[in-house]
Amino acid sequence: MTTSTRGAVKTPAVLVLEDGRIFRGRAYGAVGATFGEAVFSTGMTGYQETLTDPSYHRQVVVMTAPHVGNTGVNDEDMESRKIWVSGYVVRDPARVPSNWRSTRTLDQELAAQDVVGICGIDTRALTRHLRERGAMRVGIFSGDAVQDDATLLARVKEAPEMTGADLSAEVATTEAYVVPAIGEKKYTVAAIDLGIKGMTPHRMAERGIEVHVLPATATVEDVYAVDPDGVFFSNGPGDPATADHPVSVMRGVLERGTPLFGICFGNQILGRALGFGTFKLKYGHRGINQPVQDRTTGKVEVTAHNHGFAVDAPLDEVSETPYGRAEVSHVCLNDNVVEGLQLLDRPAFSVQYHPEAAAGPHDAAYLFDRFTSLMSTASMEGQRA
Ligand SMILES: NC(=O)CC[C@H](N)C(=O)O
Repeated sequence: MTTSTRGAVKTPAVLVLEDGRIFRGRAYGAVGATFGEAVFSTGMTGYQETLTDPSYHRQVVVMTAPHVGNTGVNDEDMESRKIWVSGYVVRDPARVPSNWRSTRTLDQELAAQDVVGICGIDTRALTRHLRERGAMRVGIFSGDAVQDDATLLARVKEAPEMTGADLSAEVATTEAYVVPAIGEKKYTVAAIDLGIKGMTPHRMAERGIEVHVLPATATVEDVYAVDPDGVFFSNGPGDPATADHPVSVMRGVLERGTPLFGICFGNQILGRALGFGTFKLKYGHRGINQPVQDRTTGKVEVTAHNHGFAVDAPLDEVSETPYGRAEVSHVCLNDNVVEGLQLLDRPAFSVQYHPEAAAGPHDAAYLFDRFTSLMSTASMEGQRA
C-alpha cells in the first residue's frame, strides 16, 4: 500500500493570483513553479478524466470538492496520453487512496508527470474569489521557486493570457489514426482533433462508426480523402476566436452538406462558421452537474462542462446564415449561455458541453445517436438520388 505523505507534501507552497491575492499551503505533486489561468471545477468525481482532458491545457484547475485523490490513479480512465492541466489545487488530499483499480496515488502521478500543485489551502475562498473577480492568471510556487511576494506577482503578470491563445496544435495528434468500429461497421467519420478526449471516438465506435482522427491542420481535401459519411469537430483548449483554420474547413463541409457534429470547441467553431461571435465568460462552466435544456424536446439533462468561452447567438429567434437557418438548440439553465446550435436546412449541429462525459453523467449520450441518424438519413437520400 502506498500513501501520498511523501516529503513534498510538507514543502511550503504559495499560490499567487494576478490581482495580488495570495494563498499559502503545501506542495502537492511536483515541486517547482507553474503558471496558467485559474479556473474551478465543481466535479465531485472524475479527477483523472479532468486532469487528462486536453482542453485544460494552460489552466490551473481548482477543485471545489474538498477531498481529492480518494480513488488513486488507474491505467484505464485517462482521456489522453498525459495530464494537461498546468497546475492543480486541492484542499485536502487523500492520505490513503482506496480503489480496486488504483495502482498509484494522485500525488505520485502529478509528481511523475511534473505537474506542480498545491494543497492545504481554502479552496472555497479561492473559488468565491474567482467567481467574483473572474478567471485570471495564477502562479504556484514551491521549493526553490518561492521568492518574495512582489517578485512572484511580477512573474504571474508576465505569463500569457487565455484570451487570444491558439493552443490546439500544441495538444492535437500530428498523425492521422483510425479508431475502428465496435461490431459491424456502419459509417465512416472524419474527426478533426483540436484536443480530442479518448471517450469521444469510443462513443462513436460503440455505434458502428469507424473514426478517422485527423490532425488540427487537416484540410477539406484531407477530410474528404477518407470518404466520410459524417464530419466531427472536437473539443480543445484556447480561444475560439483564433481558430480560423478549423472554421474555414468547417465552412467547406457545410457547403457540401455532409452531416456534421461538433463538441465544445467544435460548437464554438460552428458558431463562427455561421457568422456568430464568441466571447469569454467571466469564470466559465466546469464540472459534471450543469443543467442544460434541449429546446428541441424540452427535456432537461444534467451534463459535464468545461468551457471558458461561449457563442454569442440570439436565444429566441431563428438566424439567417450563409448555410441556411440556424437556431440555438440547447441552453444552460444556470445562466442562459448558448449550449448548442443546429441548422434547420442542413444536417449540422453541435453542443458546448460533453455528451461523451466520462466519468458521466450520461444524460446527453443521445446526441451521438442524433449524429448517427443524420448520417443514416443522408445515406438514404443518397440512395434515392
Ligand atoms: N472543452 C473545450 O472544448 C473548451 C473550448 C474552449 N477552449 C473554451 O474554453 O471555451
